[in-house]
Amino acid sequence: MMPTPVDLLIEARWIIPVEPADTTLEHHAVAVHNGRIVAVLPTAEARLRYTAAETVSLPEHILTPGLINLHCHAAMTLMRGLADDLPLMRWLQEAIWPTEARHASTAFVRDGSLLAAAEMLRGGITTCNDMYFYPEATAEAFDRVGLRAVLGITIIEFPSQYASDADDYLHKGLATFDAWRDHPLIRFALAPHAPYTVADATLERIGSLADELELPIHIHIHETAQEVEDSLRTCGQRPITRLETLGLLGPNLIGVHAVHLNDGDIERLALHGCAVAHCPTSNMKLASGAAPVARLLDKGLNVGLGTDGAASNNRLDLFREMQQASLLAKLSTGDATALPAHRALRMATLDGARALGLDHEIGSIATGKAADLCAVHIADPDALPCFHPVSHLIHVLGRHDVSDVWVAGQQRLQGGRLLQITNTELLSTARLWQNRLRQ
Ligand SMILES: CSC[C@H]1O[C@@H](n2cnc3c(O)ncnc32)[C@H](O)[C@@H]1O
Ligand SMILES: [Zn+2]
Repeated sequence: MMPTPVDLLIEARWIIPVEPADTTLEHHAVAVHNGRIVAVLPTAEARLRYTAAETVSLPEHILTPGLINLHCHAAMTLMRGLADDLPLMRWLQEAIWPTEARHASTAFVRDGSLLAAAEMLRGGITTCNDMYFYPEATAEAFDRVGLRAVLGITIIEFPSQYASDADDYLHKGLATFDAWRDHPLIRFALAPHAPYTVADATLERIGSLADELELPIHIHIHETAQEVEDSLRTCGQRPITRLETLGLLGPNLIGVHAVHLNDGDIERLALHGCAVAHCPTSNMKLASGAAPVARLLDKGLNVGLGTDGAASNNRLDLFREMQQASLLAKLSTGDATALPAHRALRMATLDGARALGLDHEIGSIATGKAADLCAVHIADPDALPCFHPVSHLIHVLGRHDVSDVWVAGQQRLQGGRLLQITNTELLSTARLWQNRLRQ
C-alpha cells in the first residue's frame, strides 16, 4: 500500500494520551494533518504508513496533550508580585482594584496578555479560559502568538475605564464576541466576576444569555469564608443557593475556587453537573483555604485546574498547579492515595476541556482531535532514573522542561524557543509596564 501523505509526524519516546486512563505508549508517533490528529500508532508502523512533510523526533521526551488553564486573568502578569501576603479582600480592595482603576486600558490588557500567552505556551499550556476587562485586547494578544482561548464576556457591577455598568459590560463583551466568533482558536464564555459583585437581575440575564448563545458561565464562587458569611447576612442564602435560585447552575457553569463548601453546596453542584476550576496556589497564597477536591471528585464533579492571575499566584504554571493539587489533596485528607499523578494530569487536560464543552476537540491525544500537544524533555540527570513517566510529569519535571508545543498542528515552541515572538520584545514590554506601574 502507498504511504499516505501527512503534514507532520511526531515520534516520541513516550506518549501519554490521557485517555484511556493510565496508559503510557512507548515508541509511538502522532500523525497530524490539517491541524488534526489522524493516527496514534507505533513509530515503526507510522514510518511505513505515512510520508510526512515534516518529521519531529522526540527520543527523550514525553508527549502529552496541551495543558488547559481553566481560570486565568492573563493581563494581570503586569501586576506580578505587586501585592503579596494579603488575604483576598484586602488584596483586591487595597492593592489590585486601585491599580486596575489607574492603569487598566486596551494597551495594558494587550501587553499583559501577550506576556501571559508567551509564559503559558512556554510552559505547555495551549488553551486559556480567561476573565478580564477589554477581552478584545486579550483576543488580539492570544491571536498574535497562537494560543487557543475561551475569553470571558466579563461583567461586574462597578464602573471601570472599560465599561460604565452591567449593561455596558455586556454590550461591549457581546460586540467582541460578534467580532471574533469565526476565529478558529477563540471562543467565548459569559464571565460574571462573582456573586458578591453582580446583582440578581444581571445574573438572571446572564443565565438566559448563556442558554440562548450556548456559552459557558465562568464565575468565582465560595472563595473565602467571608464571602459565604456576607451572603448569608445580606441575602439570607449561601452564594451557590442564590445562583441556583437565579437559574445559573448547570453543566455549563465553571465555578472558580469553590473552597468553602458544605455538603449541601456540593450536592447542588453535583446535581446540576457543574464544573469546578481548582486554583490551589492562589488559594494557598491568599490563605483562602484548601478546596475539598477529593470530596468533589467522589461526588462525580468535574474538576479542572487554573492558575488564577499572576498577581495572586505568582506564575502561570500548570506543572506547578498539578503538583500542588496532588500534594494538597494528600495533605488535606491525610490520604496518600488521594489525587494520583494521572488524575492530576487529566484535570489539567481532558477535565478542563470538558468543563469548557471542548472535549470533542481538545484535552487528549486521540484521532480526530486538534493537534494541541506538549513535549517535555526528560534527560536532565536530576530527573533520572524514570520508572513512571506520569509520576515524573507531576512530581519531578517542570515547565522549564517543556521543549516543543503545537496548537492545532502549528508549532508554537521549538526547542524551548517561541516561534511567534522574541524574548527581546517580551522583555521590553515587561520593562515598560514595570516603569509605568512603579510610578
Ligand atoms: C472583572 S475582571 C476580573 C476581576 O477579578 C479580579 N480577580 C483576580 N483574582 C481574583 C480572585 O482570586 N478572586 C476574585 N477576584 C479576582 C481581577 O483583579 C479583576 O478585577
Ligand atoms: Zn480569579
